[in-house]
Amino acid sequence: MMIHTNNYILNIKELWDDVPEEYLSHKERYENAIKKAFIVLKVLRQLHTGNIQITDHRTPTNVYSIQDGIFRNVNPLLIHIGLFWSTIAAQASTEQQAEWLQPDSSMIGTYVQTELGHGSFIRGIETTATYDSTTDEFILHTPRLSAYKWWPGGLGNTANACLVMAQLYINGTCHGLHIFLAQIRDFDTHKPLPGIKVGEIGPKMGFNTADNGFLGFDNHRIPRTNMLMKNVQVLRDGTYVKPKHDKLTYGSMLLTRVTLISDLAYQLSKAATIAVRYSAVRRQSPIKSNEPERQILDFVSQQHKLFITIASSHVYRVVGLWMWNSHKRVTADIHEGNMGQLPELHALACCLKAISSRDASALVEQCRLACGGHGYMMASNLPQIYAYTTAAVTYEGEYTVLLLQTARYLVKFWRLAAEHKPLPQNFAYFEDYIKKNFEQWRNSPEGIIEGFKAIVAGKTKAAYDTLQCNLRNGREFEEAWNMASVQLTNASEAYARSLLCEVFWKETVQLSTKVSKSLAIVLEQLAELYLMYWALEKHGDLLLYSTISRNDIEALQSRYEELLALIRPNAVGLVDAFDIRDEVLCSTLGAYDGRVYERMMEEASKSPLNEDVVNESFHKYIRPVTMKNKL
Ligand SMILES: CCCCCCCC/C=C\CCC/C=C/C(=O)SCCNC(=O)CCNC(=O)[C@H](O)C(C)(C)COP(=O)(O)OP(=O)(O)OC[C@H]1O[C@@H](n2cnc3c(N)ncnc32)[C@H](O)[C@@H]1OP(=O)(O)O
Ligand SMILES: Cc1cc2nc3c(=O)[nH]c(=O)nc-3n(C[C@H](O)[C@H](O)[C@H](O)COP(=O)(O)OP(=O)(O)OC[C@H]3O[C@@H](n4cnc5c(N)ncnc54)[C@H](O)[C@@H]3O)c2cc1C
Repeated sequence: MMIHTNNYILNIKELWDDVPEEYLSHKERYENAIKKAFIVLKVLRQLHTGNIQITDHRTPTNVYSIQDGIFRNVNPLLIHIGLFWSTIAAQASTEQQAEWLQPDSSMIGTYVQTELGHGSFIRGIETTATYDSTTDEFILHTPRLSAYKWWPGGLGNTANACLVMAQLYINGTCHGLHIFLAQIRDFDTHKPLPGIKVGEIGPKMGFNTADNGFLGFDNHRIPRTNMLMKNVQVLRDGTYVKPKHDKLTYGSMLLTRVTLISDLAYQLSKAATIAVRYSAVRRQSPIKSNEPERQILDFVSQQHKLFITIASSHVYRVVGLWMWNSHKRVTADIHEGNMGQLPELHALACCLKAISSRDASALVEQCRLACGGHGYMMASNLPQIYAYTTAAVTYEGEYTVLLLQTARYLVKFWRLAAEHKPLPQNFAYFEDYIKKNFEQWRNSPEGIIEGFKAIVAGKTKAAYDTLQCNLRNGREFEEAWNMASVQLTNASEAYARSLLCEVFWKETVQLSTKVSKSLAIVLEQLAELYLMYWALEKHGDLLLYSTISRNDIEALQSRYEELLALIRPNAVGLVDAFDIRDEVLCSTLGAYDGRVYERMMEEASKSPLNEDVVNESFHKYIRPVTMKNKL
């Protein structure tokens, strides 16, 4: 059947709420979301099997992104779709994939790694998988409370299977973390299997439609063949066949970190659309006292808050795609047995995931603030976008922890530079910095990119020197590292920013040659604005590490303000170009027709507190007091 998927989904009545979900209880929210999740899953399966086909060229992203409107929060099957299947596809052997990746599979799965006691430091995970060669099984066990799995999305009530990360033991030897497929609930009754203790962890700041859960195993047995065996194997006699690289097991985290960059770009474009459209509708204060009130988008300080959000959304879209392509390339190499590019990909994914999530949540909050009091309404959808976005700073590798991973990579190259050993081309600037080959400052995008590289070099040097000093003072390496960790994370952050600026600028210049002249001008303005914004934010660092002068900074400021004025006439067009439907934006402030106040009043009328003219609490609590006082 040929269908237009967007319209098809939009016309499925059960997917769209009459009562806004904020008014539902914790339990009702889940039940409402899971009903919708299985309708969406059915559509995805029909798409997969070809029973329905796409007539809309943008649909693959739309099926995913339209979910934001359907759930307003998050699809409880997100981890099933996004992590469970993709991990099997990436880490299971061909035979396992043939068995498990059936489109009509009964398995609803999740990715179970984090424990009550350990999230970031996964080597500390305590769940064990002990091989029993007499029965050809692994015994999954939770030795103590801190080893209980905690957090996985969909685990609380929905999943009947999971991929669990556990320490592998064979004949008393620990071989570290491995991934196992475990059934946890009966496929028919959905009751937890014997030896499984599973439940939901309770309300959170966001993600309240995803039933995040806990899980404990009491000597739960699974077949040996349920260990994911593409890269590593345990043979029938208990022989352990090592992987080609001991971090291949962490591949799902790497892939999700890469994917997240694009997802965050999308969240940013939603927030920008709401705040810019609202700012075009909202009038507050005249600029000159004898004039009518102006659109708040005309205030330059408002443009400063919002245009960087538009630009950042483009940055993360471009860089997300760039990383996606790198991931594809490196995965193909790994397939051929070449692990050489994996450390670089990991280092890039870590710092870019960290900075994209931090930027996105800060900018979404900035958009909310830019909408004044109305941005604080749930009906603006900005609080929900914030709650969703800020979670990404923590999950899939916590911010600081990931920056410290990238710092290991930077320090390695600084050590090479300090020892005058050959460096790869992309770190040649470390050598220039050491030799004081400083370029004369140029107030241009290219100049700013060079300036950011000088900051990376300067901050890596400072962190490295502190590390060396701590070592000379007799500290052990790990302790010396911890003492230098503030400087190390600063170096990583600078590295991420320099990559963002360089990739975005180069890709924009290239893209500009392929589009109309008028579009190219706007795209370059946005890219330049992004670079100028961050040069001004980091002008202190530029003064410390590059050859910029006070006059240069003043010139940058003028150019930045000029760019705000140049972008202003296109601001609404730029967010319209994100092409996000009203049903997905779910915002009284950001709808395409600009009927902000009418929509706010319509939404308010849905409040259960407006159902009765006089609420019964008046008779119970208020009247007895107020009437008594009257007497
Ligand atoms: C349709 C798809 C839609 C998807 C859309 C996405 C939206 C998703 C929305 C919501 C989903 C929420 C789901 C959340 C899920 C989770 O949170 S799952 C749990 C995630 N947990 C983590 O990320 C834990 C973070 N910790 C770690 O990753 C590790 O502990 C560590 C910090 C990396 C350290 O590991 P370890 O202690 O084992 O490492 P060390 O011994 O210190 O060695 C470090 C060296 O290993 C190299 N390394 C580390 N990781 C990797 C890797 N992944 N690949 C390659 N190399 C790696 C590292 O570079 C060090 O190398 P060096 O020694 O040479 O320096
Ligand atoms: C919404 C949401 C969904 C999630 N979904 C899943 C899921 O589906 N599956 C799953 O397995 N997990 C999931 N998680 C768990 C998530 O992966 C962890 O919360 C995350 O990895 C951080 O670990 P933690 O909570 O133990 O934080 P901690 O590691 O305890 O961090 C606390 C603080 O300690 C600091 N810290 C920790 N280690 C270091 C260090 N070495 N150096 C410096 N500072 C350090 C951190 O910077 C942070 O400030 C989810 C979490 C959230 C919030």
